[in-house]
Amino acid sequence: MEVGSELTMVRSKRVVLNSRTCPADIVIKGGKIVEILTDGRTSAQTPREKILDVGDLVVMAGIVDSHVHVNEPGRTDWEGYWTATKSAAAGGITTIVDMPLNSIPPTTTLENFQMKLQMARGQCFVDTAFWGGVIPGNQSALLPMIKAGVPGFKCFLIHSGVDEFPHVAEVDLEAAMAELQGTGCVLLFHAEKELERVNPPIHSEAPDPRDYTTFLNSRTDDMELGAIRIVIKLCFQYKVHCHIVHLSSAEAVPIIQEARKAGAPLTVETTHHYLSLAAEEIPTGATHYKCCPPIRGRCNQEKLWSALKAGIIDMVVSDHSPCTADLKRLETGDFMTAWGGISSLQFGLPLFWTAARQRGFTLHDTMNLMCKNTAKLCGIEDRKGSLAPGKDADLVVWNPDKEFEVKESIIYHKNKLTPYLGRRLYGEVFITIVRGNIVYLQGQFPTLPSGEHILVNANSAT
Ligand SMILES: NC(=O)NC(NC(N)=O)C(=O)[O-]
Ligand SMILES: [Zn+2]
Ligand SMILES: [Zn+2]
Repeated sequence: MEVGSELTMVRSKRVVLNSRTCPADIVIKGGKIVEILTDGRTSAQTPREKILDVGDLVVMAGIVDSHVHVNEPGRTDWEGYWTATKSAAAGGITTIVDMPLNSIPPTTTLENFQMKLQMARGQCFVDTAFWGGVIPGNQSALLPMIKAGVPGFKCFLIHSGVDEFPHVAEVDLEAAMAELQGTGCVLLFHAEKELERVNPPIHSEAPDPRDYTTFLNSRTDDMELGAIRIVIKLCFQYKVHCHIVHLSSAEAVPIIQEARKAGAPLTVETTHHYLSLAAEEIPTGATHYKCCPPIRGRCNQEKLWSALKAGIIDMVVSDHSPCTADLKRLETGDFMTAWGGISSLQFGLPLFWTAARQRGFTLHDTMNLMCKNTAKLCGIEDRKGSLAPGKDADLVVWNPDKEFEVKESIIYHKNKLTPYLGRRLYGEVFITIVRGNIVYLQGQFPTLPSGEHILVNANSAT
């Protein structure tokens, strides 16, 4: 079977289905799954030359990473579609959803969105969808962007890190949420807010900016809690689906749980960084670990895992937020002025699995947390996120028991500076298939990017 042509069947002894993991033949036609044959049933009419038999490698729905900052146009040297989607393909990620910021211009108007689409077309190795952005005063741009195909919007309750994407106050959110009512769209929140410090800590001398705790103490749990209380209030008030991105503080879990029990249309994600890294292990000056909200302590991390296990946290994403190496200020190690954002898109699946497998999570849980629930968040669950007839033939073929080392030579995203360099992870990805085509095969990229990977709304790809 020559690589790069559309497959007609993928066979494995370990296919992760909705209810079990078992031997199965996944029959593919026109980029869609047409049937999944289990219990020894076989399909006679499948042309033999395009059958991919992967033995006992695991076949799972392709990962849907709904939190990826591709900074093109405008900051393509931070990350662009070519390198971001190439690293996604190498990581078993078959769909990314691009955040509306750090590109210039940000995705805050219809024309800016259309410019983004133009830049992305022909550069994407995997399917790519796009979030719009809510900033002060752009409420009239929201419905036109929904019509043009964004599944929802992102906003910040604190400075976003880039001036061209200002954060919102409650009055701006009231205007935006009034526009979103009844659209079925989701509003994503970077939920941290500046708090009036009643008695600011008086330091005999300024704390050392190279010391990670200096940064950690500047982004406290109550900054997340304060922001999340606002999200919950507005969520009940407007009955718009609200989604808390990259939850770091486990102190917020009880109020999130209580709001959901009371019927708030509220979902929440955490990221691989908060599940795999802990404040205690971050060396002085190691600013490549800086992200906002910050990576907190081990005890907090264990509480996030418990919330994940309990289904209070719905999904796990990368929040891939790279920049050029100089902005990480490694030469000074100053956490307070370094860029906040971690580069890690390609390694989400092994990062999660390496820690999850020790905590009793199954392959099935992994599919729910990294594929199914993220697909649902961005309104593409009818096409992606699990294996079933009628869905896109988006598959990742991987070995959960194979350990490998994160080496610079295998990193495809622009900024190779990641806290995970040198780390040994379980869960090597071997093959990634998007709509029946092999886009990654053990270090090779057999099919070049194409325009049809642009997903501008749930039921079409241009
Ligand atoms: N402008 C950003 O990329 N910000 C991101 N930065 C992080 N997470 O440190 C984010 O998701 O807030
Ligand atoms: Zn954020
Ligand atoms: Zn982000």
